[in-house]
Amino acid sequence: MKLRFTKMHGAGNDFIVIDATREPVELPPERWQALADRHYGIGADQILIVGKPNDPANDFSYRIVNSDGSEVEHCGNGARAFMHFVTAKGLTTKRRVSVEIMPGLITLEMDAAGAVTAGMGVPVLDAARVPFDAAGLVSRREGELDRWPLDLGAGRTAEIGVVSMGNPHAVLRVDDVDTAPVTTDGPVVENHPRFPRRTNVGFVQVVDEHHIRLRVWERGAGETLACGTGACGAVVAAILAGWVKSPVRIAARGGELSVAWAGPGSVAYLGGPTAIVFEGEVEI
Ligand SMILES: N[C@H](CCC[C@H](N)C(=O)O)C(=O)O
Repeated sequence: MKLRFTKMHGAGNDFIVIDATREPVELPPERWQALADRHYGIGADQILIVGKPNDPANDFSYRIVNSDGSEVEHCGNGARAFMHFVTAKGLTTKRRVSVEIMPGLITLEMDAAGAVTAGMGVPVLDAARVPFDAAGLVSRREGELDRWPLDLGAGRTAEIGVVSMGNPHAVLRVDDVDTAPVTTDGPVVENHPRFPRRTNVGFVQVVDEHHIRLRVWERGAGETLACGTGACGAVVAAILAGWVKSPVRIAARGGELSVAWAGPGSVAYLGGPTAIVFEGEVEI
């Protein structure tokens, strides 16, 4: 059976996008993993599945599969690419759509110039709901941010903030993202037993009060060139800690994102570029 797909990216975070609005597309994790493989498959960080909403009051549903085949709750760059996709494919003529994701509902808005802003939901700050197991730990409070000591083994400890955007994020502050231990400490934190659902790991360098540099080791995908929910998690933690003020520009390796957040209880808004790279079809 042939499966049509569209290859896209948002600031270098790349996706296989599938239109499942006419008929559902169900594959086992290992098949998704094979499609995302950069040598034996199409290659992507995530696969985005565009579907009909469960509640007719909403416009679409949205499923996300990481390149390791794990289905996850949210993908911010993917949400922005989603809006570009449904508009370009004529699946909607609306400029603002509501989209069902695993944890709830997000809103996507495209302006007259085609730029997409994603209303990413209200960040969850309660460690237990990230989920992060803080049993036996004493946090150091910085501003309104709890910074937790995380044992990395070999006598090393990292200090992390934890935020959920529907998906879990650990946030570490570093002096220089270019020399940060992303590929060594990233997988250790991703798979740490105190994160029962694993976690994404953001390494933040503060440039000034409206500008950070960010590298993200993503759960189920490794380091990506940009991470939308990671940008939200990093900015939320940095605002709570008093390091930055909203809005914040995020310099990722693959491009520039923006996040605006008015503080606890409010929705975080993510902006940034999206592109369609090519169309194709693949035997599944
Ligand atoms: N790796 C993430 C999903 C993709 C997030 C990222 N690509 C984004 O733009 O938010 C997770 O397992 O939660």
